[in-house]
Amino acid sequence: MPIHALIPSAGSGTRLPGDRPKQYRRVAGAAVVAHTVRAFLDCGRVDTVTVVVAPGDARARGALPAHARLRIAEQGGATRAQTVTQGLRWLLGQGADANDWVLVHDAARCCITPAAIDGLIHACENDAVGGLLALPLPDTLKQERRGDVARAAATLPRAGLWLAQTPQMFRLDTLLAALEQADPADITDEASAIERMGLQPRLVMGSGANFKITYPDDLRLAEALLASRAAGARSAA
Ligand SMILES: Nc1ccn([C@@H]2O[C@H](COP(=O)(O)OP(=O)(O)OP(=O)(O)O)[C@@H](O)[C@H]2O)c(=O)n1
Ligand SMILES: C[C@](O)(CO)[C@H](O)COP(=O)(O)O
Repeated sequence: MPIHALIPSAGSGTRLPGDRPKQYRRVAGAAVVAHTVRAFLDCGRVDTVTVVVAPGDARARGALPAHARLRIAEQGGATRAQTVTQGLRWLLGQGADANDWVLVHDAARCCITPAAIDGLIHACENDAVGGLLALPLPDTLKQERRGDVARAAATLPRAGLWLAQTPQMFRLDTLLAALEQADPADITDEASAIERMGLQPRLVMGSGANFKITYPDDLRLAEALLASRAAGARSAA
């Protein structure tokens, strides 16, 4: 069964101010989105990789390598959910089958590895629903009470709570139907749309290294991690 990667890359990165959206910031010698795409191209199980950018955004073409399995779709929307919905319709228009698997992955999670992608596919390809990489909550969880400063009003139980990551892997038609039924403003990840259909996506153990670049510190962390991986690969060669 063909497997497509769909990489929403049409955000404006308001939490990481700069001269360009975070997916085009340079870390370890390449744009953030280029590192993300490289991991999927290097995963032998992924048949096609589609980066979804805002209409008229030519920056991805400059930032990404030409590759037979890589396509750029100018189908981005106002929210992440709309970008993904329009990207799925575009995939269908390009000849993808409704039953194909789609792995949706944030452009901004640029430290994903081919091994982690492979692990998700292995865990989900025989599952009736699909699933996502996720991480059991590692820290104690506080309920804030806002006043002049934020204060901890209570400590909440964290057993059974996971942090959702990406990739998130679902059948193309199921995911598209789930997103079309939901209000995009309420949907922050694909799994939440699937859950609203009464389905239960599989939680597959992720890694803290698969963090999303959201704030300026994350960019520095990605630089350190990707540069150290590249140095390790050079010394092993
Ligand atoms: N309309 C949007 C909004 C987000 N994204 C993508 O969704 C991923 C995760 O979203 P997030 O980290 O929230 O990115 P931004 O929306 O760009 O950031 P912010 O919320 O700080 O503005 C990113 O790869 C981003 O480019 C997208 O394709 N289309
Ligand atoms: C999809 C996601 O990365 C899972 O954690 C996350 O929900 C994206 O959220 P954001 O608010 O758009 O950063």
